[in-house]
Amino acid sequence: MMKDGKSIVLIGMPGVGKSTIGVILAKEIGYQFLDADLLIQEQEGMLLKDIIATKGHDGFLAVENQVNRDVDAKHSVIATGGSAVYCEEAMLHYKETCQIVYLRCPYEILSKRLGDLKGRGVALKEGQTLLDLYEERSVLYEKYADVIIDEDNKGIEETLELLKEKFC
Ligand SMILES: Nc1ncnc2c1ncn2[C@@H]1O[C@H](COP(=O)(O)OP(=O)(O)O)[C@@H](O)[C@H]1O
Ligand SMILES: O=C(O)C1=C[C@@H](OP(=O)(O)O)[C@@H](O)[C@H](O)C1
Ligand SMILES: [Mg+2]
Repeated sequence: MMKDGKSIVLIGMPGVGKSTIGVILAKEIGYQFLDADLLIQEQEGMLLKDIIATKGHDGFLAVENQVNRDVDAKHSVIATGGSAVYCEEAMLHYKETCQIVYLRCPYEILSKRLGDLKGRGVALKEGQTLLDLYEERSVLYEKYADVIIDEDNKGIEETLELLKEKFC
């Protein structure tokens, strides 16, 4: 187990593997795992895509901000949703209490990995493309990150090894 018990918060674009890699990392370092997307769905009693459809982009972000801001967990790996980086209050809370890790994946790899964006419930504004979103968010992910892990062409196992090297 890690020494100081600080939780690890994973941030990054949808499809970088925050949820997939986060749960394995938690198991391997003896931490709990929390997925903020699941906390949001549980609280709202709706799927993410339905929350976005009914409350709109800003309404969804308000819920995402509140849920992440209220997370109070030690010894945990926390997978956030890709849009958590727009939630300033939540990000400042994580910055003060946790280690924030940006899983950075090149756009070209990510765009192949992501299929139907709407089906995934990505919080896109009207007329925004995936590239627009990538460029807008990259700055924010870098701003909040304590650690950046570059995925490049790495597989899940290789990225996991890099994370464990940092935190064990
Ligand atoms: N090298 C890789 N690293 C991370 N995920 C990968 C990789 N190659 C393929 N994938 C797939 O990409 C998807 C990542 O999805 P997910 O974990 O839900 O991401 P996020 O939570 O960041 O949106 C999974 O289906 C995973 O199996
Ligand atoms: O990036 C986004 O706009 C979103 C990403 C999703 O989470 P993942 O990053 O885990 O896919 C989820 O929070 C929501 O559908 C919005
Ligand atoms: Mg996820």
